[in-house]
Amino acid sequence: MQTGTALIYDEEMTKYKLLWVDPACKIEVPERLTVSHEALVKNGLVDRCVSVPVREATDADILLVHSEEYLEAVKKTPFMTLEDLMEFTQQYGDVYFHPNIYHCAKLAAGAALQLVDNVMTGKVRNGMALVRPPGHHSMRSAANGFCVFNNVSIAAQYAKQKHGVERVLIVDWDVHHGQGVQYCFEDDPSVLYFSWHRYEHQKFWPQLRESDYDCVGKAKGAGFNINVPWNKVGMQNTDYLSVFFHVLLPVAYEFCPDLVLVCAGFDAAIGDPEGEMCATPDIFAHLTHLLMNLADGKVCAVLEGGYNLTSLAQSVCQTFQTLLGDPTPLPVNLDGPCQSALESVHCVRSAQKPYWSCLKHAADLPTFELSTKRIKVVEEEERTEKVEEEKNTEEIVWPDPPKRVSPCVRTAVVLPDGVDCPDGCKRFTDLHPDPLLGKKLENILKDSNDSDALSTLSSLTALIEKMETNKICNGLVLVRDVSMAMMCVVQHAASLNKRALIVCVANEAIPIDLTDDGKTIMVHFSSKESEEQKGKYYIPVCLKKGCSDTSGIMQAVLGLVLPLGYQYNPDLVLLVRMPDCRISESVWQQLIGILQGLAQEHTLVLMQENEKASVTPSASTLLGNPAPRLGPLQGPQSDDVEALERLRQKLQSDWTLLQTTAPDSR
Ligand SMILES: NCCCNCCCCCS
Ligand SMILES: [Zn+2]
Repeated sequence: MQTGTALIYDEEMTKYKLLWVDPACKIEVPERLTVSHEALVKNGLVDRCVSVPVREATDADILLVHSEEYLEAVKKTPFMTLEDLMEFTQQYGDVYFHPNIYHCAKLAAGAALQLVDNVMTGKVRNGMALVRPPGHHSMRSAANGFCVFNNVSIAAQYAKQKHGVERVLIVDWDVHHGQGVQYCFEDDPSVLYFSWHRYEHQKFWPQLRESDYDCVGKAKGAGFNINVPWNKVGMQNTDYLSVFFHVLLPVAYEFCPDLVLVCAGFDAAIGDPEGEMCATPDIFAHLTHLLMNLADGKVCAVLEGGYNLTSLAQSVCQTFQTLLGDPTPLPVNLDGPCQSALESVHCVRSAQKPYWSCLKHAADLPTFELSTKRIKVVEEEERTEKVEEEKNTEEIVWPDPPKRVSPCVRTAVVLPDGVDCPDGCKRFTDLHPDPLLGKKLENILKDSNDSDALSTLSSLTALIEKMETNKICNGLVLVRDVSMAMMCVVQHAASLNKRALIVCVANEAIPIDLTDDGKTIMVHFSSKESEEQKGKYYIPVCLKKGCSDTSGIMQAVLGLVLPLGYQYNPDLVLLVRMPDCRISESVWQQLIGILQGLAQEHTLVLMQENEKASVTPSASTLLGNPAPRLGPLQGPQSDDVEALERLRQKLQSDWTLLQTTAPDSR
């Protein structure tokens, strides 16, 4: 299994800067790269990465996206006088040239290509290139927004041409709309471009009508361009996650890319003068994690924006730590998305509805949107270029991101004799069994002197304690009686006063009574509608075709289990596979991989001892290897979707991150 995270950085790219006064460009400084790299060094992350050298993009590489006349024009800039450079710069917007910027722009694009080469040839699993000038605003024949060559667009074309990649997903989490990328691929169904961006109803730079949610791509590319406008500033972690759960991830899994490229701009983080958002740097640990089970883990991030040197450095470190496989930090105190974010999610989902089967049941455009569409056209004439006022975002403070320590044992296993311990795992037995355990579990144990049941259960409870004290990251346990073991875990977690999220895949009802204290939440996948109500912390997800229904499970995992799980914020995730369920191995692995974003990756997988064939694949994902791709997903069954929507309607007043539509409050 491929491992290794590439870091691509060269200090040569710090050797250009603004040589004259221009308030619009003064934030794009060389220190952006130096503080990022220094933070990686300070946190010991450089040594953990595979350092890959930059290279200059060739003319042929650059001409994959840009015109010859543009390239020829830029080629002249190294020999220009200061006056010539200023005059040359005038023809473009919000960008500056410098005698060395052409060289650096070739290195920035070449760095992205080096990253693609190393990931596609399997030298590394994933990686990030720290580059400047950024790229996502530059267009075929124009520099723009600090960008000279469109690094990520060139990388996407290069991946298709040189490595035969058929489907590329570009995730642009930068706070600006990468219009250059949109223009490059808007009629290309092999490249799915997703961007969120500060928009404020077209009042924010670059003030383009085509950045709005209804610009979905053209001709064959219709549906392969996704714009999520932020119409207010101050968006928080929960708003970003809401868009991943309810827009990006369902579509990304349906698209099933061979490669994921990230326009990794960190001006979407708190403190940035451009974005003026409130999402904290640790959010990028989660955004990165949520992409890492796509494309067999082939994720290439390329730096775009990020202008607050403190949040930029922290965000870069958070991203690298996740690429390296470190446990994600706890997603604390997530309330629901704000009204404006909810409206954007609602509008995007309805605009994309005709193109994606995972959205075919999405709500139609809210009525207020239909009426205001005309009003906005009227405002167009009134729109005036807002005067550049100094943003005093330098004073904004936020807590340091939490330490993310990898436990010395990543995956512990409790297996019956005769079942080999998978490579990389550590067999676990309880060295100090609790003599009173039989007593404590008598309500669960049918036969309290069943010694090997007792020894398995004592290993199980001891394993949970090792996870809670962060000595072990996650675990895999095979037992004879899965239901009994599950109840033992529930009882033990509650006795430790730990919150447990249980995701149980089965094919019929399971004998469990959840306490109503909210200590435990259970999501139960099955093929039968469970008649009796088992309290608000028991959530039955009914799939007509049962757990063999890949798209049904994925629809529920992405749109219900993830938002619920992130908002519940458990200390432990218990993944239970009942003997008779017919879940496919790769879906099971996706479930394990995706849910590791919760509880600092303290995931406990519980299966029946005859599931020997599933030990290695389950352990592989617990060890941090990407779950296998599921292939392009078909649409889920309509009645399953309707059942899921009824469930969402019922739960979303308690779990507001489940919302996907804005109440028609206008
Ligand atoms: N307040 C300065 C206006 C800057 N406008 C261009 C921003 C380009 C960002 C590239 S990520
Ligand atoms: Zn930006």
